[in-house]
Amino acid sequence: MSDNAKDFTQASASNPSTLAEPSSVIINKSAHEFDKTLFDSLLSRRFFFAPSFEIYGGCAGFFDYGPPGSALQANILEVWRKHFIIEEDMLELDTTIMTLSDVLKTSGHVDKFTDWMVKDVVNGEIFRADHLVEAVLESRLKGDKEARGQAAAPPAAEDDKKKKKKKVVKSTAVKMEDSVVKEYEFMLAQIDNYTGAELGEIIKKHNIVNPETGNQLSTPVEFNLMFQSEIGPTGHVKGYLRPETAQGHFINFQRLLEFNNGRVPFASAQIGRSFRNEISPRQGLLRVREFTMAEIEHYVDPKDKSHPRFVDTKDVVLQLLPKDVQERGETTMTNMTVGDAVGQKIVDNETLGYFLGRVQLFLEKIGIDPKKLRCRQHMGNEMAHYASDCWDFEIQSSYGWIECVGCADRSAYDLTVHSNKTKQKLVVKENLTEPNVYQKLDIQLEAKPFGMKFKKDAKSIEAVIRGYTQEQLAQVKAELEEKKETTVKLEGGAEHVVTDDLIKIQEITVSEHIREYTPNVIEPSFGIGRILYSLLEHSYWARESDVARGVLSLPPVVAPIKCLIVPLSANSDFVPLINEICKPRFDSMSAKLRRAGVASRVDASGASIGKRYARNDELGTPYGCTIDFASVANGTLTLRERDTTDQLIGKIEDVIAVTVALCNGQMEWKDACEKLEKYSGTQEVE
Ligand SMILES: Nc1ncnc2c1ncn2[C@@H]1O[C@H](COP(=O)(O)OP(=O)(O)OP(=O)(O)O)[C@@H](O)[C@H]1O
Repeated sequence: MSDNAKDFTQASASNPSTLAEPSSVIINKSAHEFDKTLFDSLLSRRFFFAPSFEIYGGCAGFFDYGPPGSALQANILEVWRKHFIIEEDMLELDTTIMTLSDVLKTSGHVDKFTDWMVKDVVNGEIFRADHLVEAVLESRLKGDKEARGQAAAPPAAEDDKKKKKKKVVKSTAVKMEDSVVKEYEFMLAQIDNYTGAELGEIIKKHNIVNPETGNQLSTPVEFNLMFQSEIGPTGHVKGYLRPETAQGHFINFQRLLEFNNGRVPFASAQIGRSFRNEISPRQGLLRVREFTMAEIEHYVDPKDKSHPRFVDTKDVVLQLLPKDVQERGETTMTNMTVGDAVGQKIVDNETLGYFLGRVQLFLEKIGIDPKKLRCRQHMGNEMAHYASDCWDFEIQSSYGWIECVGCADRSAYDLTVHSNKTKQKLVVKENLTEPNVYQKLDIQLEAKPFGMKFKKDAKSIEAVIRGYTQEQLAQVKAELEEKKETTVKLEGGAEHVVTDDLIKIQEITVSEHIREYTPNVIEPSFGIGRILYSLLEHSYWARESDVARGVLSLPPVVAPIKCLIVPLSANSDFVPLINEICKPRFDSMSAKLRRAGVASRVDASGASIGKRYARNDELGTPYGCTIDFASVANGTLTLRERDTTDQLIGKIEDVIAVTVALCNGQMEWKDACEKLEKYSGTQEVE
């Protein structure tokens, strides 16, 4: 337990009156600076989450969620399901985590899902290349600022997304040339944009070494982030733990399309675990090796990326950081509506814009502070191998700006590669009202002599020829006219000469009544752990009276427990009423709350009432119902609001009704004040 945590426990145990507060206090959530040590201590003490395998010494990059963390995650996911799957009528999936290697080879992950790593050439210590370069450049800039007598920006206010991945490197006050400072700032603004070779050049040019040992570093090499496994006992079938849920959607596309009666646009959605063998996991839940993702794949006609519900999000305001701004080495953000961003072509199309708006609304709904939320466009090299435009929702926390939701236009990449590999059609068929008439080059093979000439290779050669694009066919036609033959290359490298008596390429007129096309895919991809952690930071503050009295102002919709039921004390007068209200009977108050979907918890422990409230403030419980002497005498309950500590009083049934309405978002506290009487006692002091 940290010293701060000890202070907290001792203070509250020895002096409950330190927890007393008059009701109707004016809350000042920024009375204290964010204290990361106290915050971490709260999360650990209340078991929001903890390192996995802790009693075995732990293993970096794995975390277990405790009761409040699990409930918070489940509630975030419930809001996510309602906001996206239910409201937008998406098709939900639950596909396997273990994925056949062929699938991930085809998608490009086996070859390209990599990060660059460098090694200390003496002791073998491994670093993620971009993170290390970033950390060293930042520390040198900080040293330069110190040498110039300019204070470095305080961590939480740092307007620099780069801080997120920083390995802490100590700075030394050394003044640099102005031109070098400019160059460093430029490199930092586009650190995500560098290839491995470019990172290697920066390391050499700027003499970047292992900050701890001063040893030289190797040239960057690629490290694949997937966990490999074998399926079955023979070891012949290879598999990987999926690094994203997306491929499970794509390989089921044809079934999904049929389920949707062959109509596009539509979306599939999936919540599930993903695995990435990160080079250096760090920063708690932000970079882990196993995490929950929630992904949407929205299939759309590439010729028409309008969205029927665009009007619903066009007025949503986003804080944008477009790529051209970053490529100039700047981080200035612009507030703009979705409608304007799409209208000015800053965001590529309506469907992508629509989802940016929906994601913003979702994050605000669960309690993310919109001032600490921005939408950053990917730069050229930074973009995933499949994406044609990509925006990240980044949330600011004490670690800087962290990507929490990626929104990519994956074009037709995935469906095309899976279709090419499996020879299964992953296409939409659209009946045309007017036939589409056009000219195209057509292949005619003389089947019998062709088969006799090429024997066992005939099928493979034909497959290559039939796979040619129109441009390739035009070339083959010209070759046949000029040389009377063409050479066909098979996948393994073997070459075969096909003469013009076996193949003819002719222009024909086609009249199509059905249009076949591969849809494009717009993908919002959510990392639930990163969102959950950022939300906890945004919700945390300490009471003005005592920095150690932490509160999590989680909105009721996601709070792990919505309502605390507490008897004022262990006084025996309360026992019959407690039994009536709290016993697990069908008609008890707690059962009624639970049936109304309000997770409640009874705390009849011997701790003082102030201490029990404080404990639940730390858990983010928004409301408390107290059984006191008035309850015994008049059948009333007092209702406490977590942030203000304001209390209202009313008949038990009325208080239950108000609590349910508050927790289900049908009522706000100001409306509750009109339904119930103001309570003016000082119940928090026993
Ligand atoms: N190692 C991780 N730990 C926790 N969440 C992660 C991790 N990697 C990705 N995510 C989450 O999954 C989402 C979608 O994954 P995506 O592939 O777009 O991330 P990424 O661009 O690889 O992230 P980063 O650049 O931070 O490694 C991210 O927005 C993030 O919220």
